[in-house]
Amino acid sequence: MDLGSEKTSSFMSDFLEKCGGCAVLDGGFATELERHGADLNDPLWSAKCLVSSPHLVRRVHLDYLDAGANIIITASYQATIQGFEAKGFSKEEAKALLRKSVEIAIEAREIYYDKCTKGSWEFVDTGKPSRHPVLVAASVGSYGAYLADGSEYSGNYGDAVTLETLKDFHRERVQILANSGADLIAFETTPNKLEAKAYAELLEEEAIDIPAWFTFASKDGINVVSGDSIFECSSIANACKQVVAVGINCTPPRFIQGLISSIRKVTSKPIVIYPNSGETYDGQSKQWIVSVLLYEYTVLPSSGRVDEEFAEIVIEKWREAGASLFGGCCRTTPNTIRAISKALSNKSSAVNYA
Ligand SMILES: C[S+](C)CC[C@H](N)C(=O)O
Ligand SMILES: N[C@@H](CCS)C(=O)O
Ligand SMILES: [Zn+2]
Repeated sequence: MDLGSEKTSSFMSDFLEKCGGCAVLDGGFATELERHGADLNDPLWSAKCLVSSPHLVRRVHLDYLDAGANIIITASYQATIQGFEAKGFSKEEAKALLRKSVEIAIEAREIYYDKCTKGSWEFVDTGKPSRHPVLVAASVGSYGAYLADGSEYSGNYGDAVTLETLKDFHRERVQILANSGADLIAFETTPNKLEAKAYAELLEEEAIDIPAWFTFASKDGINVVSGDSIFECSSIANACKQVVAVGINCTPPRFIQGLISSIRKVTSKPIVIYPNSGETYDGQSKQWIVSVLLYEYTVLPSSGRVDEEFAEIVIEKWREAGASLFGGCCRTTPNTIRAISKALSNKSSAVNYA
């Protein structure tokens, strides 16, 4: 497929139109595998399940599709050739595992479509704007994710890690995922502008012909986690012709509104938002910690804040601020996604019948 710049620029707007204006992403993937009993205390984190429990990977994709997701993100966040080789896999096996992450997501989409066709799903015959279309986004986690110590939340790689180091690190993985059948590449939890630049240059140098989005993580609502400016990071994404959406993921919900406003200042591309639950990750113990002070801002079921209430409040604000793709990251669940999907449906029927 030759992805001319015109086609790239309309890819996401065409998709959003098919979805009725806004799209629903899935929620936390690795943390959902954990909720189902997977032990991710491993340098491969969620990618371990591509080897040990592919059926669970498919099950979590299906749960998010059932919850209303229009975009599912593959289990390749921490799947790298280097990481698999370190575990004793051959290079060919490592590449096959990367492809497998996309194959499982595509398989889940087929099962879901099949179920929709056979079942009595309301949206099949209503003639209303359908939320039916589903894209498979191939996840690319940062170099910091591969380090497996939570470095994607610091973005401090040290002076020895240069632009070339990062491009070389990601090059083959990106090529494989781009040719795997995925609809787009999700460069996620990007911690600094060096890595954003590496992604942009790689997409260009390798003439990657599927679209991509860049999402950044922040821990103060002002800058990305490394301290680099969100304006500079979003500008790098904005200038890259393959990038069809720019946004934020794995960041506490309380920071999202301000970050959307900042991103909107430097791009007119669609803004994609998928916050985590508001808890903080401890990379050493691989545990999530909730600060008592921030308790009321989380979406944890134990906070007493139901997902529906959260979704109704935030989706309205985040839409007003300019975002159009919404989902969840670590420790959000299919219930969060169901609530987001419902909140968006309520909004679009309110507009349709106004
Ligand atoms: C987004 S973080 C929770 C991913 C896990 C991290 N790279 C680790 O391996 O500990
Ligand atoms: N897509 C990844 C992002 C981790 S920050 C996941 O949900 O596990
Ligand atoms: Zn996350």
